[in-house]
Amino acid sequence: MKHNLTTAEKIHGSIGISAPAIAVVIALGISGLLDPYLAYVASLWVIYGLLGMSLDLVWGRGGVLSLGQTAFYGLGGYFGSVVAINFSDLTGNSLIWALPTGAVCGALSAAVIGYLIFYARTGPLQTTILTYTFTILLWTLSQSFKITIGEAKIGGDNGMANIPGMILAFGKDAAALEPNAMFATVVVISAVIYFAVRMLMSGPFGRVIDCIRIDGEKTELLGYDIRKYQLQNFMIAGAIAGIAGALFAAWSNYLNPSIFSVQEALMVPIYVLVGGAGTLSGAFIGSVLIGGLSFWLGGGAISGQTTLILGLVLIVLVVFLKNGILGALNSLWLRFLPDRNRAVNSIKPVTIDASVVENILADAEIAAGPPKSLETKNATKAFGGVIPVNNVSLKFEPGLPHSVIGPNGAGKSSFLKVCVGMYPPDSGDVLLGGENVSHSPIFQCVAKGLGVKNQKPQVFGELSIFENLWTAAFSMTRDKNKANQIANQILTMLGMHEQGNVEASALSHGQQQWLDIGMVLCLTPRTILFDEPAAGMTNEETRELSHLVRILAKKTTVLVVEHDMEFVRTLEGMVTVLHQGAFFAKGDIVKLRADDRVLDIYLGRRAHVQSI
Ligand SMILES: Nc1ncnc2c1ncn2[C@@H]1O[C@H](COP(=O)(O)OP(=O)(O)OP(=O)(O)O)[C@@H](O)[C@H]1O
Repeated sequence: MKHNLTTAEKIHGSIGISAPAIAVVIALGISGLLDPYLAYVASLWVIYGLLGMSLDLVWGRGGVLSLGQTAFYGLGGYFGSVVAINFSDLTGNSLIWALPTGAVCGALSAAVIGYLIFYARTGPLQTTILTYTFTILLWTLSQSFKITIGEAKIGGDNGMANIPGMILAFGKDAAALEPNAMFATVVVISAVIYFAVRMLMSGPFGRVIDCIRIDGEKTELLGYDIRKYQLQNFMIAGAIAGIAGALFAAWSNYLNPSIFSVQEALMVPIYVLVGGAGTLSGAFIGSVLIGGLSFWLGGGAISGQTTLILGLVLIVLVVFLKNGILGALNSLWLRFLPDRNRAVNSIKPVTIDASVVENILADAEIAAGPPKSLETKNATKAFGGVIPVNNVSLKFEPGLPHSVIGPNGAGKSSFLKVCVGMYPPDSGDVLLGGENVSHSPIFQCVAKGLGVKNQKPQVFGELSIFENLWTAAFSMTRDKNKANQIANQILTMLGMHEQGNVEASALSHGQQQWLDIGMVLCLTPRTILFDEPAAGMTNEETRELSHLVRILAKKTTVLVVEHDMEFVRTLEGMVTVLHQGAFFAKGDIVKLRADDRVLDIYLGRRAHVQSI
């Protein structure tokens, strides 16, 4: 998914994977040498690191601050222990019962909470409050919850005792691991989970989760079912928290409701912040650092001041290292690498090569079928007293570009949003290729062949230009190599082949417009909607854009919402005028220019008319 990396960048990338591997080898190497008590305590730091990493998945990567990770952790711990208490005797080994149960329990409880959060589209603050409330609810309930399940006794405030320790061996004589072996086991389990998660998050799944964090709406406009991805990510994180909970229960042989407490819940984001959000391994650094520091302070090095000093250290770390320890190290390292965004200065002007676009269109036709018409039948959308789309019936077909014009506030953008599914119509229908998509979610409309570019350029600023294009292409092909091929083709057409690794945020407004248009083309759409695509472009760029739209319109349905009359004129297509949300007139631009009624509503006075 990376585009022509330099050697220095390759080394930088490989440190990201080799450093955690070295840390694991060192941890295993010293596991037998540690003082048993330190090994016992350090096992807990690693378990907390695993819990922190689960939060980093949903927060650092997914952009959702959940205070519910300890809820999934606690539930995983309780249920994993109930199963382990009842079934460990059958096998000797306790972990094969506790860990899968903890994972399933964490994932299922995360599925319930995640469904509420993502499918009800709660905002970020509500999400944090909801997850926090869920944890507090469990804390309260668990204090008076008493039940006996087989041999397991959940005793409310008194907790649950007799939880089997970490037993790896099988058979009747299998015994719980000693602290040093327990530390090594926890390290191995956490490392396996960490590297598996890392692999997942460095592939397409992680890329989509990153895109959702940066701009959820755009990710959906690329055809990704963002709620499904968010829910899956939340469930994976819930499963990991559940495993961490089951490990914790086996570590302590005892659980009580304090596992759901506020203090526990608030420590997890601190591990992530200290280590570096979004890094996955940062949570382990945070938990080991905080755990190690409190161990050292509590051990009498600076007696009496432990909490105060720990608190101060945390404040200093969080305030001065905004991106955490790993984030700071990464920034330091990047200073020694050549600035990859410098190449932005040598981007060539876009030159549309008709034969390249025609090839792309021919490939698109093979992959995605013939172009599709777009039709609205009596479509209406109101916001209170404002009716930006009022009983509009229009049909757009391939052959010539279609433009929708009208004065400010005429409802052009709203009409486009109704067509895309961003504003589901209150009444009337939207048909794509004859199929009713009035109430289809945006991602489904895109999957059915709609490509949309909104008024403001929407690019994923933290990703490279190539990654932006690749993500769009992958949405349709679901094939990494094919996506590479399409993204490279469009990259070259945009004159950005040498700049594939430049971050999209480094591009100028006009260049971002082009990148956004390129992303739409990567979707191989059968119907294209552009909202003011020429905004922010130079005259030369606008000319190339007009050229592109005319070529596209021969083989696809293209609808352009525009303010710029000169640009509309160059498109040489059909023009529809909207006024106060309703259809007003239709024809070619020459005819409309001669229509006094249009000029009156569009320009207000005739003096202006002659100037266009
Ligand atoms: N989500 C919304 N909630 C409330 N009112 C809205 C919403 N979206 C659009 N409107 C209103 O609908 C009317 C039409 O807006 P719209 O942006 O569609 O017009 P436009 O023709 O695209 O205007 P412009 O050329 O200035 O972009 C405006 O009065 C706007 O305030």
